[in-house]
Amino acid sequence: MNFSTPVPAGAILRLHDVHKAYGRRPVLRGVSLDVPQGCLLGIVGANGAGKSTLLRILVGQAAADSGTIQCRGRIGYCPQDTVLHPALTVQEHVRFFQAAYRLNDCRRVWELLEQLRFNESPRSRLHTLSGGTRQKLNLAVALMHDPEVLLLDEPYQGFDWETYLCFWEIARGWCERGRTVVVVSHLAHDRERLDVLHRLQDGVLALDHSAVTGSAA
Ligand SMILES: Nc1ncnc2c1ncn2[C@@H]1O[C@H](COP(=O)(O)OP(=O)(O)OP(=O)(O)O)[C@@H](O)[C@H]1O
Repeated sequence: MNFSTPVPAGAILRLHDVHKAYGRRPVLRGVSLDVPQGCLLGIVGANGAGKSTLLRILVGQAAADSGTIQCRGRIGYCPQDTVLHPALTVQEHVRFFQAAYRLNDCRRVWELLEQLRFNESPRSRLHTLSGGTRQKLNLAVALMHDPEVLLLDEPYQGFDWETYLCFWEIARGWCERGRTVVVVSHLAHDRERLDVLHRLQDGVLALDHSAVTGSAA
């Protein structure tokens, strides 16, 4: 993999001909993509199409078999499965990620939690929180270091409708600040909130031109 070559002007993230197989099962068969800075980009695809695999490769959690990935800026990654510990409190999670990111203060994470309508006490332990509430913390800690590129794998799982709408408002705000957001989604009604939509199918990523009312995945 080559992470070192400069990314072409305008693009903050570039993938070229990325391949990945698990054993003999090919999942990615030559994925190429240029993502411009400030873009809100969606990726849809059937279950098992390889969307999470692609994000895990981008963030370095899985190795591609071949291909090139170039990224200009820090990445924030919100995985599909939460990375939280049930016995720790909300506050303890914030402190843990503050140390991991070496941040001077945690203002951003508390602001983000407020925007996401997080109403629990910082002293609450994670196993006492609802699934949607845990996901709010999962998303907030993934982004508390204000990354330039945000990779979000179904980031609103379990959110109520109002929080879901808040999420998209926040995501649009990030793009207006020059952040680049890649969202893996299954929802047809997400389409109108995106700048561009790609579909991962048969191991290849292609622009999706299907109707707004059509099924996204
Ligand atoms: N660590 C692994 N080892 C072996 N096979 C894997 C591994 N991770 C994923 N796979 C397989 O790779 C394929 C793609 O999985 P992936 O999770 O990337 O799909 P996805 O598009 O994110 O699916 P979903 O929409 O259900 O979340 C699936 O067939 C899955 O079983």
